Amino acid sequence: MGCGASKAAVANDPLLLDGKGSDQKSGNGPSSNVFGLLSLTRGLTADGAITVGGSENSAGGMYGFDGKFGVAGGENGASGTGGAGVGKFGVGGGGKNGSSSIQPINSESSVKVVTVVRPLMDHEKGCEDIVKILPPGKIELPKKQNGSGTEDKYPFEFDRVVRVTSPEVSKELYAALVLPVVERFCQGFNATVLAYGQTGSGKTYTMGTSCNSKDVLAPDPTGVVPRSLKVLFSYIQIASQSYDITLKAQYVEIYNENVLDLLSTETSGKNGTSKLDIRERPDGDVYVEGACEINVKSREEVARILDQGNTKRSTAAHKMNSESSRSHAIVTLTMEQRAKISSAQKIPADLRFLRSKLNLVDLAGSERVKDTGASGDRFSEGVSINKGLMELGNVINALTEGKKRSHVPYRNSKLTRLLQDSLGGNSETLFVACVSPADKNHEQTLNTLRYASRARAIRNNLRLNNKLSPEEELEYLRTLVQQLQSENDQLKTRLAKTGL
Ligand SMILES: Nc1ncnc2c1ncn2[C@@H]1O[C@H](COP(=O)(O)OP(=O)(O)OP(=O)(O)O)[C@@H](O)[C@H]1O
Repeated sequence: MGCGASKAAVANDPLLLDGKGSDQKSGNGPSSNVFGLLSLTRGLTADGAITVGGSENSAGGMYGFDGKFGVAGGENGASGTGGAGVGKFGVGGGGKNGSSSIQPINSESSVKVVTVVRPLMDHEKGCEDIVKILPPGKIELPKKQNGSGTEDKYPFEFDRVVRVTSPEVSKELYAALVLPVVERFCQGFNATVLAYGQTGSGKTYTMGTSCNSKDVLAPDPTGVVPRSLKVLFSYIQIASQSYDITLKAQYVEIYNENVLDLLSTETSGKNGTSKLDIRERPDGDVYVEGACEINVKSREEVARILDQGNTKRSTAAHKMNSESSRSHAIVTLTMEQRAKISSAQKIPADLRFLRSKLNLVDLAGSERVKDTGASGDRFSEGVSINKGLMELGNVINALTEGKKRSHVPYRNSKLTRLLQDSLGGNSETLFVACVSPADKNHEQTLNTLRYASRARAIRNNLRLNNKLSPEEELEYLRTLVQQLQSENDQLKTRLAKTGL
């Protein structure tokens, strides 16, 4: 199969940051502390507002490259993800008094959920905005006039609820919730951001999946994918001082229960894509067999790949969205970080090799097929979309019913199989529930909030992916020994010259 690989260009993204938040106290400035770099991209003020660009106390990070290590803590460090109103903090810990012990994390992590409420759109003119947001993280929907429930409202609580009324708000949302997920990815953990919601509720807008190169490369991009890429390449630029890093991108869609490669240059199949199978590696990692994985070295390269994939993605107009995604789209970035021989001695053995995967998922919208006015192909697409989402719901139910059900039906659909790690597996996962505020969408909004509420009860088992295969380990150690021998020889020669 041909892949649309393009020539590598050297990463040259300006850093996002102004350096204001560097850890001056410990002497670990941004250039010496890669995770500190990530921490600098945000700081929360006491009232919960977010300032992008760093905060006084946000430095730290998992470890620095000057040989001093600090993990999960520090003066104001926190290893958790961003909540509102907790004051300024850094992520990844470390900082002023970093400890000397490294504890790779194998921990339980709950799925985080943010609800994004978009504005009323033109086609909702005359509708009432029925969504009530109560900070922090609470949202209420009224009971429908003719509803049969006994409550007069339906209350929900999430990690955060945001009305995305401007690009500024979406940037804040990104800084508070998406950035911690990207940080996890950089630290060697699997991570997922997944957008769910009714058709036309703003999933593609929030994810930025359909953005073109220009949007991705904008100095201040909006959307989860473009912003993640910006931070990621800033991280890579710094971390490359100590690690050899390879980043690969893959872009697939699940359309009518078929997995299609949006980066394939094949010309057969639907839109020039052939059907692929999902397989599982012995370590439990689920992957798409034969999908193009393209080495990328800059945001420009990823932008080109997204452009290429988006021209193939299945979209179509229907009554509720003029450009509706008819498939689930999954952008997957896989990163391998190997400590450079020159830095290996300064980096704990557990962190010399890191392999991680970031899934950015824009699901097709749940829909009541009659509301979309669909017929023919559009109708069967709608049926298939709803079936995939129903299976996703079944997986979520099974995972949150605890011990009552031991079988989780991941294999009932391609979507759930591919998201096996993200839900109940080895991944830091952010579930983005997108909703419309319009009264006419009451039932769908309620369904989305119920779905999201159940997803929030899922517990994932996060573990650092730092294991080399025995062959890789041997190869690495061989190179290390060679390097040390050569350094030793050089020192001996120098000593001999000085006559000591
Ligand atoms: N926060 C927002 N601010 C302004 N416009 C928005 C916002 N969110 C969504 N929109 C607009 O609403 C429309 C529908 O959004 P979008 O295509 O992202 O929905 P979707 O959930 O991906 O739909 P589908 O499931 O049908 O693909 C688009 O025109 C989009 O530009």
